[in-house]
Amino acid sequence: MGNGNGATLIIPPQGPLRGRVAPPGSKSITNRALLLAGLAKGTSRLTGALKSDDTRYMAQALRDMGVGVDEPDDTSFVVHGTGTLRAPAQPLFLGNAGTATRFLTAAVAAAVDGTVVVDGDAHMRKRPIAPLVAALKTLGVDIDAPTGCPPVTVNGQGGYKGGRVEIDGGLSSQYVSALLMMGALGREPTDVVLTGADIGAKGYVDLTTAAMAAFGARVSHPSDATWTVAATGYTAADFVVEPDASAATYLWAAEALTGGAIDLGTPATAFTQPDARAYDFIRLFPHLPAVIDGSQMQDAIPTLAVLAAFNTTPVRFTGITNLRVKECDRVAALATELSRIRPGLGVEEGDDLLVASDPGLAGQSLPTRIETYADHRIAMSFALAGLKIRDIAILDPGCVAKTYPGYWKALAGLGVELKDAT
Ligand SMILES: O=C(O)C1=C[C@@H](OP(=O)(O)O)[C@@H](O)[C@H](O)C1
Ligand SMILES: C=C(OP(=O)(O)O)C(=O)O
Repeated sequence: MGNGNGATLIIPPQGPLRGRVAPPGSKSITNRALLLAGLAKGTSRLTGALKSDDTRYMAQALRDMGVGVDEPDDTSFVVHGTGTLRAPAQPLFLGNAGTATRFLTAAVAAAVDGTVVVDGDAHMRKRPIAPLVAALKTLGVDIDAPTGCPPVTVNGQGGYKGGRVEIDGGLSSQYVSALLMMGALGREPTDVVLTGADIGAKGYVDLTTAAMAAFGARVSHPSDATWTVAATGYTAADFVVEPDASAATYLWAAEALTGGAIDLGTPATAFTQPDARAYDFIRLFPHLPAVIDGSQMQDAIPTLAVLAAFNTTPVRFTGITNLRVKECDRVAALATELSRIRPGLGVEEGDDLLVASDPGLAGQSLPTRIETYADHRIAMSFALAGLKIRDIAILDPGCVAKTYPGYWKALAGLGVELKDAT
């Protein structure tokens, strides 16, 4: 049976998982570096980069706008920018890549002279972009997104003035990052001002300003809610992408769940990405705290939620409202799929997720086919349950290609037996 895209059955390993697995390059950093290199004049070399659906969509969009993007090997991009982007002949198709979609919407508004349609797949067409569109309008950009989600039509004027722009980053920090990266392309400085009390994970904005600095931008951060971006444009650079911290969370959790020792080649403290915070929780397993605030490590919540199922005491996840507008509604997906394993294991309470926790799950046979909703993180996190519970099958296992195409190979390399269960 299955959903037409196959299924993978995970056979729980007999003992601890041991070995060496390096996570791939960071999706977030690769897509920032690709864009900034594409906006710079000259040749930039990105190494340690991620090659996955999300980064291929970004690279292809840049090519469609006249940027040369070569791929000399599996982890490098060589980007030949001209300092401007050409109007593409077709809509930019960006799949379900939130970073590419949000970042390019703002960038094309400043860099393209002509019309650009920014579009994605059926999932992306349900992910909100209205706050970013409204903010760009206040900067004088001619832009429209009739549904509040992609497709977005941008009529670029071949540049933009700069100025002050307000943005609410509550639904997505990517709106803030998009405006910041656009900011360096103004004729005058740009002030990006946060409205609203919350921003998703602020650490992503720090990643943005760090990448911008590497490509010659000057950003100051005079208050918690304000950034000023100088009108410098971007300078080509050689750039090393750090490994993906969100991908690392699955390996850390696999190590914790099996009592193993997995060498990622990078210590947890060396990551600059928000999800590295999850390590401080994973190392407490099986004594995770009663409440975990997920607001500053959102993409790690599926990992932590599945781990919590095997914890000694229940765990409540708070601060995760915006997980509802990711690749799928992750709060609902986690509750539904945990409860598919054992009724009541995951419960939605408002926007919180309560994981009932049951160390006795380990070693049981609980035949379950996990729906993954085209969401790589649901597939990768529930595979962890399969390390402890017999007869867990993951539907549509290929969806991991969004950010970690080598995931199943990595598990197999650690000795996990996988079987086709289509
Ligand atoms: O800026 C980024 O690279 C990202 C920001 C986060 O999204 P939101 O800002 O939409 O919460 C995160 O979930 C996403 O995977 C990557
Ligand atoms: C939310 C995610 O991706 P994006 O927003 O970049 O599509 C993710 O990778 O978990």
